[in-house]
Amino acid sequence: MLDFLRLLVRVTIERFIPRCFGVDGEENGEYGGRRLSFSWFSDGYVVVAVKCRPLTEAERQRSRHIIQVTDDQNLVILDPDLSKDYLERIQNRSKERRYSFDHVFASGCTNADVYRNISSTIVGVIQGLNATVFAYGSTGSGKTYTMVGTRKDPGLMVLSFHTIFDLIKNDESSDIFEVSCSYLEVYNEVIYDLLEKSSGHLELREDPEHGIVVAGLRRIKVQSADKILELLNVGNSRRKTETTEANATSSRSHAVLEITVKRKQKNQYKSQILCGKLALVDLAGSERASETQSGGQKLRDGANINRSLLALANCINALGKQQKKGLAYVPYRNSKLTRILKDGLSGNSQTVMVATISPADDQYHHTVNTLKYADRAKEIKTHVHKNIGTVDTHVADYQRMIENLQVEVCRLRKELAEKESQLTTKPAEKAADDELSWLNILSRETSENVQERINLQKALFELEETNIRNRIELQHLDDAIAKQEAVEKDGTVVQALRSRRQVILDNIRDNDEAGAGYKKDIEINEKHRRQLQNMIEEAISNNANRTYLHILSQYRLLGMANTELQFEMAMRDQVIHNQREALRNLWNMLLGLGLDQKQIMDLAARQGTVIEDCTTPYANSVVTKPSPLLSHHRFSPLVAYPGLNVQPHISTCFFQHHQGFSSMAYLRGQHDTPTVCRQEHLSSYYLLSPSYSQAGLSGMDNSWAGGRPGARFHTESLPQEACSFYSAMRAALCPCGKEQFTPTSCEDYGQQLKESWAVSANSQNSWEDRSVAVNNSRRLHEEFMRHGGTNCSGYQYSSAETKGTGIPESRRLCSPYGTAPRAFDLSGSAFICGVVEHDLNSYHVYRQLFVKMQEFWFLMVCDCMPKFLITSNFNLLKQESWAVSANSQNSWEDRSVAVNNSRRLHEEFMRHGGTNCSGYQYSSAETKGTGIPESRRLCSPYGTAPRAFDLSGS
Ligand SMILES: Nc1ncnc2c1ncn2[C@@H]1O[C@H](COP(=O)(O)OP(=O)(O)OP(=O)(O)O)[C@@H](O)[C@H]1O
Repeated sequence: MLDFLRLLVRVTIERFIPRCFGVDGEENGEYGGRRLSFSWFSDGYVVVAVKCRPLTEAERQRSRHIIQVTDDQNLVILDPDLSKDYLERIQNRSKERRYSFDHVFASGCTNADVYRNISSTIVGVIQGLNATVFAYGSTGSGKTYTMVGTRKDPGLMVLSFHTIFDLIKNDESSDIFEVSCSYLEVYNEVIYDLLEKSSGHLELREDPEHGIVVAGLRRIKVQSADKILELLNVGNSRRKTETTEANATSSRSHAVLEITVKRKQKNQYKSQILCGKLALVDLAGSERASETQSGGQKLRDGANINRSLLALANCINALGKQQKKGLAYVPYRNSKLTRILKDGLSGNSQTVMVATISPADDQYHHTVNTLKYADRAKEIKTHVHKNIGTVDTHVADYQRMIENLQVEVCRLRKELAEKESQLTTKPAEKAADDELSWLNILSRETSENVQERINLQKALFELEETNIRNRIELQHLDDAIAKQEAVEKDGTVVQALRSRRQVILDNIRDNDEAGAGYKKDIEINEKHRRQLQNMIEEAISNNANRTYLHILSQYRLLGMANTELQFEMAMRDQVIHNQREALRNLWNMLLGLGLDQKQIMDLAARQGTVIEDCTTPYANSVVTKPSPLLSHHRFSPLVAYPGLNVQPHISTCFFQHHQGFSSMAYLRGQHDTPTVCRQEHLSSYYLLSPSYSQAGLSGMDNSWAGGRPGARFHTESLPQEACSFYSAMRAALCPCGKEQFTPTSCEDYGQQLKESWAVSANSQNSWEDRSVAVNNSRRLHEEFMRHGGTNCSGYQYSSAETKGTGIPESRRLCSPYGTAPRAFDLSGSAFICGVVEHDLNSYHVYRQLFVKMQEFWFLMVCDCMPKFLITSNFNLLKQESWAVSANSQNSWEDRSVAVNNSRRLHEEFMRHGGTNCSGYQYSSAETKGTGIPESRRLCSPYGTAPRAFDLSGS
């Protein structure tokens, strides 16, 4: 029995002392080395309050109020679309959402109402506790109003420091208080001191004593609330604000007012200092560039604001996930804001998040976004400690250690006495009971230990996987940079690629660091497990009921082992799933290269390699879902883009790939909450894939030049096919339907596409209808080819004669090429049209994703990159259609006789909506007055009044 008690003392000391004194416990990592100690612990959740502002005067004219606060903890956001009928509503197609929070405040509530409910958090500051209050919401939702307020309705900042000074004034102890305050802003990822007239850039430092500090930040001692108010006003006048479409005085920076309260108190050993900190944060609003209608500097601000907010959102996500699923990497380092807020988000702080929302129906998406994050923030746990410093903290620590040990020794002595008395009364039974309960303690400990290790391994696994993908992207980026450097003049894309590369490098470094930390934790965990196992064995060997206890302990240990095995199985499943994905992508790649399944199998057989049937991975990919235990939505790094050059059944794979990518992003946004920023690079990886570049496209060019045009690049069916795939995919991806995005730019592209197609069609007509050779036809042909347009596939002269070329009549273009006129296959431009159409569809998907991802402020990735993609291919189209135009023009301009069906030509031309008619001139000389530059003049013989067409439309 005494052995048992000795063990108990040992376990208690090992477990208890580190927790109290930061010797080797979980607090050590966070606060190790700091001369602060904690004698008061409390684990709590972030308190989330939602505040709805009233409709503004302007909104009242145009918007509907769609927020219903049902009680002080619940609200409903109504579907902004009034046109939905009853059936749609009951079929759950309504966008109405319900949410619950710690506190909900309707439009009629004042800042004082909000403050009344959260003031308990502030009270702790004078007792040495940290507190953070931050307002989070979209632009114009009322963050500044809530934090700063007005004279009539003072905000939370003002109310808080009044409380602090009132509490100090009414304190009855003999303690001495010292209050100081600092006020900073983070603008464009740079920190400025708002209490300095012309503050330079300030840097963040990891201080071993105080954690993250802003070096050089001014901290002013204050004696009254009025003084802080004065400083607040001065600081606010220096804060960067702008007039945007969304808000007349929009804050462009994140502002952090920090009030520190030091309380010197005396106790029997030493002079003790409690140090409480209150951080009051007014964030800048998240916004869409399109909404603020801002450009230049404002746009850059927006991007940086969004970057910080994205980082904040990612931290909230990761922290929420940490609560639900165990450990997860929290990317605090991704922005200055999150590093500053680190303690407030998950560390030593009682935290209140005030989510501000607008009630206007046109703000529905922003409101749902804000509420979604607020909802996630409810899951975040904080660990609050009293911050106690002393004049000589080392001595104080030891004193406190002795005090606590004395208390502990007393308690154990008491327990020992109790146990001894129990032993004397019922020796045999009691011993067995005690041993049993001791074993229970140990097995519970072991179980916790196993769970901890599973979490650590899981986190490590996630990090390693992410870094594999990061490294692959890095490689792709390096390739892309090298390629782009060779062709780009102004270097903007290279610059963008380089900064992306830096982000990836940072991510890799962060992940490696975090991974090393996890590995260390795993070692510690393993050591602890061995200790526990020894204790169990010792306990068993010391007991008379040895066999029974042995079996019992074995049974429990086997239970643990089982859990571990299950986890390992899940890991393996995951790896197998990933490999199958990779295999499937390899198949796609091979098939995309033009080899068919049989050829590949034969090739493999000749090499003596057995490879899995390409149909198997598809089938398996359905079966081998990622394990629910590791419910990540994984994405294999091996991606092929067979593009348009695929057999119909292969395109399934192709689109599956897109779906894989998209659904991942979508699912992540909707259901799962992994660390989003860790994987955001996938989209740029997609865009930068070499097989999707211009070179990739010319590769495809070759394949259709090789005798099978039409079959693969049917002008209309291909885009339609692509469209139908995509629309099906879109439908699957976005339950909210089409109305969620406004693809103005897509429509523009669509219009241009049609236009250039019109030119092609007309060129073709004109050439086809011609019956005389034109002198400069050689130049025409050379020009045509130089523009990389199309292939020549025959030497036929008239439409009838080109029949044998295999080019469908609708796409045949006969040019009078010296004595041997050729038929040009215009499907080249059709092909490019197809590519653009296809890219338009990609763009639609990206827009969809953009809407989804904007919930995560993926502005940079989703707004810029798809445009880059479209633009590059669109340039190709422009070039091609321009080539056609240039040629058309030459041929027409050089003509000297009217062609019979010129009326049809013009009508066709106009029917295709192509271009404007701007004159009634016949020859090139006569069109001079039309204002159309000669290089773009096209004179068509239109009856007796020929016209000049401006081809610049295309
Ligand atoms: N509770 C409220 N009562 C009355 N008016 C309010 C309230 N909340 C906000 N407003 C008004 O709404 C407008 C926008 O508020 P505010 O500037 O606080 O938004 P914000 O979220 O800080 O915006 P940004 O992110 O652009 O800085 C202001 O005109 C403000 O006066």
